[in-house]
Amino acid sequence: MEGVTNLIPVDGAVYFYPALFSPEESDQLFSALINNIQWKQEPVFIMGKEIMQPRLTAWYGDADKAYSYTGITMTPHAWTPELLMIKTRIEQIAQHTFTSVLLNYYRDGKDSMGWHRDNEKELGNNPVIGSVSFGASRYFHLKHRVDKTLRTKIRLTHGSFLLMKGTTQHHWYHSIPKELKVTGGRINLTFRTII
Ligand SMILES: O=C(O)CCC(=O)C(=O)O
Ligand SMILES: [Fe+2]
Repeated sequence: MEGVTNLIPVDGAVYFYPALFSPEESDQLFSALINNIQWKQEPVFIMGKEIMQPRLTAWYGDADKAYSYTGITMTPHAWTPELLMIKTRIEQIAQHTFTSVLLNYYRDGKDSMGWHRDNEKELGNNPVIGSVSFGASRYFHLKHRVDKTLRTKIRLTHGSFLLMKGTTQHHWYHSIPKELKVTGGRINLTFRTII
């Protein structure tokens, strides 16, 4: 990512690469992922109440890297050829090896993801998170945990790559808010390394 600007002013590093995949490749990958990924709508427990997540998700990755999430241990599905191709491409840019990917499918602008940090302890202290997007563009918001004046947003476009590293997950929250004007679907893949 030499020569690419850090999108956050302090406490971490976020780099954006707008066209890691060509429009043609991105169209193909979007369709392949819609059809071949084992999408599910999972429940989460919020204040003792079961609610469905406002998007579909799936976990893929190395078989020996299970992931626990809100008390449930999830075994990943095995890598598919498309996922391995995407992983190889981003590993060259990030100069980092990933073990796992969380896929999110936002069916339209009513689907979303709330403020959070990717700070699960199996990701280690300063995780490298590689995020690839296909389909409808959506805003990715970042806000500093302490300094409320520090906020930014970036439009994650078809075929783009966002890389978060360093101390970002200690100090910055991120989210995908609803955008009711968006009618198309979007797929995001966040590649991670489970230690
Ligand atoms: O959809 C996105 O761009 C963000 C996904 C995300 O933050 C996550 O999976 O942890
Ligand atoms: Fe995240």
